[in-house]
Amino acid sequence: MWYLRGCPQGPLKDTILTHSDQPRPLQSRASGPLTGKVRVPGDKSISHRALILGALSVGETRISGLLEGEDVLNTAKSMQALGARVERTGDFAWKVNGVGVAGFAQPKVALDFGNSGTGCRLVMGAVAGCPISAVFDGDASLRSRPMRRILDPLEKIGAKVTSGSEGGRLPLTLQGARDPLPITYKTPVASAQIKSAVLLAGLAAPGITTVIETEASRDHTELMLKHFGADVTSVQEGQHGRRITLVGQPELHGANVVVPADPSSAAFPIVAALIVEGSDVVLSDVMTNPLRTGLFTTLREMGAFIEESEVRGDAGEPMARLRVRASKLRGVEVPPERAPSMIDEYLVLAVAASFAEGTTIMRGLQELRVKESDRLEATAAMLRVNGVKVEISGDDMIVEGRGHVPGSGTVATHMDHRIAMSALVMGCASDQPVTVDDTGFIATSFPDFIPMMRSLGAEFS
Ligand SMILES: O=C(O)C1=C[C@@H](OP(=O)(O)O)[C@@H](O)[C@H](O)C1
Ligand SMILES: C=C(OP(=O)(O)O)C(=O)O
Repeated sequence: MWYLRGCPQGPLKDTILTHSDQPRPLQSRASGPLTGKVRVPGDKSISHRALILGALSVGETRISGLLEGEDVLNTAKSMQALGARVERTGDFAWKVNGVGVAGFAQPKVALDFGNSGTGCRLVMGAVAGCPISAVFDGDASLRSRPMRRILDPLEKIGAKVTSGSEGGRLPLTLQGARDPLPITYKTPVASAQIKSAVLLAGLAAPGITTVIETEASRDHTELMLKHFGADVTSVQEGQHGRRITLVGQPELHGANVVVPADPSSAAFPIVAALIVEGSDVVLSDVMTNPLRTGLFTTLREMGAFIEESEVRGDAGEPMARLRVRASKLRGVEVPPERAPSMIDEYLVLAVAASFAEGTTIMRGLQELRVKESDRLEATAAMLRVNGVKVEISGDDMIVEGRGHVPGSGTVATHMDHRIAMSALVMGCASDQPVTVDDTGFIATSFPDFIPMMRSLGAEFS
């Protein structure tokens, strides 16, 4: 496993990531109230996209507030391997000098995305429109995740998988299209990664590339493409869906990107503040794009005090200051159509549901099975081992909240950062401490999670 050892300034070097195979267990125990003001790291989805679009642009892109987590650093390294110049200019400040649409060079090394589905799948899209071939690889978790969902539309555009493992899994070699075709593609599942891969490949195709989704997924790629100068339109399709069209072969121009704080990371201190008695926590600059805020909607329905102020926006992405106070929560039913707007947050929602009074039913969670781990099973196991009654019925998860959690369990993280952080949040308020077998993967998305939670008063040992 790779973990961060601090990012030096200057051109990106291989030494940024250091190898360690030692699991790092940690125990979390009930503390006094959590209080204070924090800014969680930059949004992971926007950070990946800023690097990729910067690399596909002509001229210079300046990014501030980039998430310096392993997933994003692997994307930065891949952009460098594909010919862009990527440089760290200060804390969370990065500069990219791009090669232009379809301008990627043949990489001399395999592109290793570590634990990151987003980095791998979006870069596959970007490579699919270039006449080069690249080897894509990742860690054991990423090697187990489905890639056919990305390769199918990319093959329609003209890319070829020239070698790969069974079922289109990593490692694989992707040969980009010499003459990429514009396609119309209906995504088989609500997935911003599939949509984004098609749009990034479509940049190189002459004519109009269209993506139709029956349930809207996060729209950061569309918003950022516009910010870099592409002609993208998005209209409603059916009750919950969207039809996105992109005019191919634009000249993208380097742009400035301010990365707001990641709502998926904010979810952890937010739930911790809600369940630890007497807590009062403020989070600044949290991105509040409505396609990402299903958790906040759900927690408010459960009775959570989450107050928004200082609402503002940058490049189409809204953000706000959130004040969260400890709240008495009650069980609710979460409808399946809300899933895309909170797909990474169900794990920590299940923790909140365990501390609520009454039953919480979360419906339509099939996509959780193909994340860093099988998150349906891993979440249920995390709750069970800590004395919470939970049931999986088809694609639904049903949690029996009893207002408190016994704790004392050891949680298996399965190479999944969000399992590790959710379990540590659970231990912040459980009757007995909760142990996590390996916290190392937290560095993929929230490298400072442990010190930041400690700064609010959480007790980890
Ligand atoms: O596009 C993105 O940045 C992401 C999309 C989601 O995945 P899917 O597209 O597979 O739903 C999400 O789970 C992931 O953490 C980030
Ligand atoms: C699913 C996630 O990321 P990715 O798909 O990029 O690995 C996540 O961060 O929860």
